[in-house]
Amino acid sequence: MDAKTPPQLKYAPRAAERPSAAEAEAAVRTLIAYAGDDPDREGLLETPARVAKAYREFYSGYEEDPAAILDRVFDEAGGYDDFVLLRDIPFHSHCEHHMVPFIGKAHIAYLPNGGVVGLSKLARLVDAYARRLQMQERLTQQIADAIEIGLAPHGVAVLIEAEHHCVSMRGARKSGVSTVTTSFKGVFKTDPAERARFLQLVEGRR
Ligand SMILES: Nc1nc2c(ncn2[C@@H]2O[C@H](COP(=O)(O)OP(=O)(O)OP(=O)(O)O)[C@@H](O)[C@H]2O)c(=O)[nH]1
Ligand SMILES: [Zn+2]
Repeated sequence: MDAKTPPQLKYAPRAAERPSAAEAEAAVRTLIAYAGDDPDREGLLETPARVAKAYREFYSGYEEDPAAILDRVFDEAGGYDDFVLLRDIPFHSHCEHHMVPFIGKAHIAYLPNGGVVGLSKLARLVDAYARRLQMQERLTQQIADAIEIGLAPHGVAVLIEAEHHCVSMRGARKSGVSTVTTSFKGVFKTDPAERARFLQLVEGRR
């Protein structure tokens, strides 16, 4: 990656080359045995192939180009001059430390600078970054950066709340802990009233 590479792509490394499905399945067999079960028993015979296939779905974000998701901007928004907020965008990700799910919701607002983007594209953007090995902080930052670069809006606000299964199922074993991360850019960073209005709209309905 050189200095000209857009920041959102710097945040999106891909493996130079992937192992084959057969190699991935062999690795899953090893993990089944490591868990203490017999990969040759009938109920588990097809599991390595299923897991390898599921991996392509869990980690499909590596196939996505966030810049391409936001490249269609609608210029005709009828003079709309307030922020656009998508609340409660559900996502499933995997923590890069344990490869265990963290599951939650993203709330995204941006103040358009002329053009607006199709609403579904913001939800797709969340998945493009969530369906990778992630940290919640980085996921939050990447979404905000991609919107800032892709739409050049007057401001961006991203709030993510999630439960990390590596904290609930193992390790500390604390269920129901919600981790909240935020990224504010432009007016949401400089204007406390705009930030407060965003937070009120996100929080006020719980
Ligand atoms: N900051 C941050 N930490 C995370 C995230 N997902 C998982 N973690 C934490 O990453 C840390 C990894 O800590 P280590 O001490 O290297 O690993 P560990 O021995 O498995 O840690 P424990 O989970 O405390 O048992 C743990 O504290 C996890 O809770 C995330 O998205 N952001
Ligand atoms: Zn973890």
